[in-house]
Amino acid sequence: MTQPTSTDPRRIHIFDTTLRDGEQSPGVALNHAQKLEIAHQLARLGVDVIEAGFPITSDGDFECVSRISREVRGPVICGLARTARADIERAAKALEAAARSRIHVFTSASKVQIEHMLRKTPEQVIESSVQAVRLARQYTDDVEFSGQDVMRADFDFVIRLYREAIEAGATVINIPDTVGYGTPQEYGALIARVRDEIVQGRNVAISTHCHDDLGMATANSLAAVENGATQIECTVNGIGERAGNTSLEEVVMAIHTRRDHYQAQTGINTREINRVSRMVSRLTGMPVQPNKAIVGENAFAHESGIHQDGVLKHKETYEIMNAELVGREAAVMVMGKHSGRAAFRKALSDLGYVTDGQNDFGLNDEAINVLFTRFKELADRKGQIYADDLRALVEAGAEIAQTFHLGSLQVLSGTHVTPTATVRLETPDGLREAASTGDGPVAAAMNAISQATGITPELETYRLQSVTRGNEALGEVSAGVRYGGMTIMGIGLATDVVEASARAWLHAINQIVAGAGKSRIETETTV
Ligand SMILES: CC(=O)SCCNC(=O)CCNC(=O)[C@H](O)C(C)(C)COP(=O)(O)OP(=O)(O)OC[C@H]1O[C@@H](n2cnc3c(N)ncnc32)[C@H](O)[C@@H]1OP(=O)(O)O
Ligand SMILES: CC(C)C(=O)C(=O)O
Ligand SMILES: [Mg+2]
Repeated sequence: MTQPTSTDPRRIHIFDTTLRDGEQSPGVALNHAQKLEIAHQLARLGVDVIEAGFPITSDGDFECVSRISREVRGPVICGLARTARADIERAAKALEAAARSRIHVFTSASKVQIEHMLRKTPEQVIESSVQAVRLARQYTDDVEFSGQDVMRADFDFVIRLYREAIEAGATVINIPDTVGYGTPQEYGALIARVRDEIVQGRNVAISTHCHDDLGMATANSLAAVENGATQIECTVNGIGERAGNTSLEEVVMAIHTRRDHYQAQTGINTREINRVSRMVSRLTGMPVQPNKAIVGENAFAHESGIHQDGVLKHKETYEIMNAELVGREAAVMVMGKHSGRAAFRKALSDLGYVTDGQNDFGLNDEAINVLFTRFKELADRKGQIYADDLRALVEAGAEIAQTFHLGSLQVLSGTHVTPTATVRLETPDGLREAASTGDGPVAAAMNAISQATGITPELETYRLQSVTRGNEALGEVSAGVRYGGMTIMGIGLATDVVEASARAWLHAINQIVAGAGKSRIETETTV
């Protein structure tokens, strides 16, 4: 076996407690099958330890830990226990079938918890902890010891408590900031003190267990790593009691991405991260916030033009890790009101509309500029623009050659008024305005446009469909009109159906004016 050298990165063990502390999230209760499914995925992910449950809690939890012990291979399987004999014996029984087992004994370290919750003296806490660790060691060589709430405890007491636990046989000492109170500097300093005063020279691992009440769980865990911790306790998606625990994906990717800084590595197969995140979210019913680091919907998405342009030119301008590294698809460009021309052109190219500047759709630079203006108008109203929106924009693109542009449209309609529309059209010769009534708002808009342009085709067919997703979905109107012996199809798109109809009508009129562009005209068939 090769011996590690002083320059080898330190190995940080990942202790996953999604099934124990994660399940303590309000409203979450996983059944056996669900826990087993997650445990198998955690093993594929490569975690070092799975805290499978707290066996004294219920027969169900006991059964579940037993089943995971029997069926999941790879990680150490751990069960939680208070310092009570019954808890330790129950945990030991549940872990019997595990290839490698750990009993995790915990007490309280802070004055407030010792006095008011345990109702013991500090000396009694030390005594019961020592007894508990010794008892646990009768069942397994791997015993972890925790004193809850260390960051609000007297640090001299913490040192005494953990020293006694080590003497009693604890092989891992876990330093829980149970209520997420510590700052990275304070927590890091305590870990350094534990390392220097009681762990140095012994075969005992220091572990971190942080909660996110002040949003500092990840920073605190990493500060612990900088100061000698070699195990991080964490949960997938950071779920857990109150504001949750340190999130697994964040610490793993921080250590991976900043290995230059931490000089450390985990055994995690990072490509499984996204899968386990989605699984835990689905089974617990806890959605992941879109801006959540690593696993949030937006974590690898770029929306603003300057960022998109940078990423298209060179990914590293705005990306510190590859999406593929955590099992996600390559970073996506979200098209919206902040997007610029570079991303717009790339999106059209991905959809096959632009190849080297020009293709069958005739999208040269000028055409793209016209479409880009329409895209911005649409994005202002609709927010996110999907691929279908872009397709629809391009396919209604005969507006590119339009003589008449819709400047504005105002429609008055209701149950007791005659529908009336006023349009303002921009033309190469200046503005044209007209107002008209109709049977409904759509007819009024079409009549007003006909008046302004002086062209009144006959409406033959009219079809309205929603072409995109979202609350403000785009409506596409196809208006088949007859004029001068020809049938012409006008297409209009807008989030408002009256506006989409007006645009379709105007689109048809523009084709008539332009001499009826071939691609959108079907000549009359003679029977
Ligand atoms: C920080 C953490 O995440 S700790 C883990 C928290 N997880 C859970 O509590 C989930 C599972 N818990 C349960 O199902 C129940 O609380 C049980 C089965 C453990 C205990 O249930 P009950 O016997 O009804 O006790 P209850 O929950 O009301 O109170 C907890 C008792 O444990 C004691 N206790 C708390 N921590 C410890 C400890 N580390 N060691 C010994 N006793 C402890 C309390 O002092 C209290 O004792 P008391 O009843 O003599 O006052
Ligand atoms: C059981 C212990 C380690 C715990 O979850 C905490 O203190 O937060
Ligand atoms: Mg906890």
